[in-house]
Amino acid sequence: MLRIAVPNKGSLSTPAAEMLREAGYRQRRDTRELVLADADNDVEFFFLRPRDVAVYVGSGTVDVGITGRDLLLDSDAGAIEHLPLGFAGSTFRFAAPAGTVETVEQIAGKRVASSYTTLVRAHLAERGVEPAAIVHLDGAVESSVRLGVADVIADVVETGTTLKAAGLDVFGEPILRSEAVLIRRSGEGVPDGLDILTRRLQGVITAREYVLLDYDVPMELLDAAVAVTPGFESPTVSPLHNGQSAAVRSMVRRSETNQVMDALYDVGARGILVTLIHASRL
Ligand SMILES: Nc1ncnc2c1ncn2[C@@H]1O[C@H](COP(=O)(O)OP(=O)(O)OP(=O)(O)O)[C@@H](O)[C@H]1O
Ligand SMILES: O=P(O)(O)OC[C@H]1O[C@H](OP(=O)(O)OP(=O)(O)O)[C@H](O)[C@@H]1O
Ligand SMILES: [Mg+2]
Repeated sequence: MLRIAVPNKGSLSTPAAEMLREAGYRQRRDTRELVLADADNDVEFFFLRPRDVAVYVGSGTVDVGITGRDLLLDSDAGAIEHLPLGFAGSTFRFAAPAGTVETVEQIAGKRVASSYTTLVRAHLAERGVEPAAIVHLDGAVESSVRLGVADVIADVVETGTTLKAAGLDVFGEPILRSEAVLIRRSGEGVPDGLDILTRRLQGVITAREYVLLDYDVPMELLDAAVAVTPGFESPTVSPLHNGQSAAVRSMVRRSETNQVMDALYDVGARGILVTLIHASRL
């Protein structure tokens, strides 16, 4: 039975449970449940703090887990990224009051607050920058400058709303780009059952990222239309009964749907229809 660690709280917990449910797994009904066996799918879920997931996976007490790339890198656990999951995207960045600190080099001699101190220490050491102190805080890091325990922060930024409210501006390049990831123990063979979990999650990711596009196009314009929608391997082309046109079906990136439909229309395709994909195995 594959043992899977899943965040029990925080930003990752609801979207992780949704993805697993879409992938056909049972999920808990009560947020206080700590363990859930899904015998039909031969897996067992352990609901753990997101920061602890990498620790359990690294120690081998669970086989795989869902966490954030930033949390994995901050953990120093013996675990590696197996599959990026495409949700909970964020950047991890330095910020300071406008006009005070504008480059990473200027952090030298300053106090940096973060919940990800291992990551920050490694990042600054790589660049040869020596801060006065690295202050570990559990959360609400944005308040630390105003409250006088730090001069600079390093924190998760998604929309930037929290930083703005605290009067802080980002500076320097992002320390990293994070998202939810499936992790497994490093240096070990791949645990039994991970191939099925991976295919199922990949299936959900594809269903979320792509749509199916159907259209009709006169035979003489078929090559031009297919060039717009090359699909993964090659689109399906079926002759229409009138003998003069073809029906084409292809997968298209959801984010590009409207540009592709405009381009197809310009080429001469008509009857362009978009269908959401419910599930997939590629
Ligand atoms: N606003 C956000 N947008 C996207 N991802 C986020 C956001 N806030 C936190 N994360 C991600 O969530 C993970 C952090 O887990 P954590 O449990 O700290 O979430 P949280 O929402 O901060 O929960 P808590 O309420 O316990 O602080 C990291 O991978 C981080 O990148
Ligand atoms: O750029 P934004 O869209 O504003 O999102 C980023 C904020 O979200 C998270 O905070 P959270 O709500 O988890 O609080 P915390 O700092 O106590 O963890 C993160 O730590 C940032 O503070
Ligand atoms: Mg948080």
